[in-house]
Amino acid sequence: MLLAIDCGNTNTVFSIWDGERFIATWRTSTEWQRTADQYYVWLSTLMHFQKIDVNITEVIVSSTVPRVVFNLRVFADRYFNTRPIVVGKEGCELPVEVRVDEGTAVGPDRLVNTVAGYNLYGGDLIVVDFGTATTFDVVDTDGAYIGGVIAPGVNLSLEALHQAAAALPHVDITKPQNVIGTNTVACMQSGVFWGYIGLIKEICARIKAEHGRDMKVISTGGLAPLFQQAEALFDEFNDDLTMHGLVVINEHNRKNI
Ligand SMILES: Nc1ncnc2c1ncn2[C@@H]1O[C@H](COP(=O)(O)OP(=O)(O)O)[C@@H](O)[C@H]1O
Ligand SMILES: CC(C)(COP(=O)(O)O)[C@@H](O)C(=O)NCCC(=O)O
Ligand SMILES: [K+]
Repeated sequence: MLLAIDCGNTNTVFSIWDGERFIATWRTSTEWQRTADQYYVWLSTLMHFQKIDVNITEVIVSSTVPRVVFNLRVFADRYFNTRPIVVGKEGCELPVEVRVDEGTAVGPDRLVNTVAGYNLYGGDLIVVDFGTATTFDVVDTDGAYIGGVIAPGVNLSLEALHQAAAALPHVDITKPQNVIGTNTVACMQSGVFWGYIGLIKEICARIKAEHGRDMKVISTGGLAPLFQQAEALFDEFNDDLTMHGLVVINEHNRKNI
């Protein structure tokens, strides 16, 4: 069975794939100091609690945080006796091309999203991923990753206001009733929420114009439905997109071995 690990700058998600579906998914905060033994204590406790008694034989990792990879490699080796595939590292082939400036280290999450998007929806895509940063990944007709956009994440934007301005509180994102806020919190939520609606619309329109072909817009990440509530911005929402991409890349590489 496959353990797929998607490590973002804020959270790390572990999913077990039984060959047909994900039988369990768990999330922990990303901390590069966490050791292989700590991962195992955490994971085995949750598996035991949910009565998931499976034999993990393959591990695949995508990490936007380079420092966590070492301990995840030790974790796979020590507890599952397997060498993990690490996206973007030696020994991991992608089923799609990457056409960007030479020397560019594309975030592995973006490559995984590209593979998943192409596999599920075909070419000519914009994949919007709401994470610590909001990324727009452009997938060409043949499935190649050809670049995109990196914007500050929704929570990061709100947090930046709070950090930089003494009188601005910590605020959670929500869809405000009105654009004109009548208190500080509503003003901040309006700025980020409606500003983000504008950002998504403008960036997608400009990508489509630059690409010169019809494109589907696919969204992933917990905050996508919140924005979709206000306007039809995305053609599809898929919360498991990154995990699906990890499964596809794992199969591609295991076949090649
Ligand atoms: N459904 C949701 N509602 C509100 N906030 C969310 C939701 N899903 C994720 N977040 C927040 O969005 C931010 C990015 O989270 P995550 O997608 O885990 O990022 P990353 O992949 O970069 O680690 C975090 O601050 C997280 O708490
Ligand atoms: C843009 C990102 C920080 C997004 O990471 P996330 O929000 O998923 O934690 C990550 O994809 C990254 O570090 N990229 C490297 C630069 C690039 O993709 O061009
Ligand atoms: K992201």
